[in-house]
Amino acid sequence: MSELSPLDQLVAACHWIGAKGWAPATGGNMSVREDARFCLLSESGKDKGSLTRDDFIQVEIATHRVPSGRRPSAETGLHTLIYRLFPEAGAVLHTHTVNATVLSRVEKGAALRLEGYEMQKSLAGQHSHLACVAIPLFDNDQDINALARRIEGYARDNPLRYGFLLRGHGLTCWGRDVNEARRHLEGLEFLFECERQRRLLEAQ
Ligand SMILES: CSCCC(=O)C(=O)COP(=O)(O)O
Ligand SMILES: [Zn+2]
Repeated sequence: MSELSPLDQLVAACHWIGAKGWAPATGGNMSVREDARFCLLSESGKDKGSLTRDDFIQVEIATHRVPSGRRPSAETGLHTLIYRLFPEAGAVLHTHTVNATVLSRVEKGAALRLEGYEMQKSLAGQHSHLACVAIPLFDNDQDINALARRIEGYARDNPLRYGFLLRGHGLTCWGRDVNEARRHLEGLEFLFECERQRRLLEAQ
């Protein structure tokens, strides 16, 4: 059986995300790296759960130039930031889940700290529930280029792995390839659900 191309893997990931209800009402966006210079990004405003190969638009990573003139995601600047910061990143997934949206508002600090969970080991390089995984949390901004500059500034002085949360908005995560990005998304979303339940129960 022939292996799926990275774009076909991304299309399958989008359908999986849609079926999970993690990209409601056209929310979310997804991309895959083509090479050092270009990535393929989902078209803005589409239902991300029913995308096809034709709904992905080539974007130049360094400049955001779109050779086709079509309109990629409004959050293109966050995807290209990840590809610029991390040459090893091969795919970026952005979702709007209830857990990420609510927890990112309830947590007032600069990061959501996850510790004590075996499922932290779903994240590359994590080997123990005893470690603390801090997912940085940034205030949302409708000016995506300003938001990308803020995140870039943070990444200059702080570790940035797996993903980040945008307050009241959602999660952007990535991996070496589509499979790893999917695993990080599923693992983080599981951890967010646990953390939401823990906070609810412990508050009683
Ligand atoms: C109703 S979703 C609001 C925009 C957003 O946050 C998002 O993820 C989708 O934007 P896109 O331009 O990629 O469709
Ligand atoms: Zn979004």
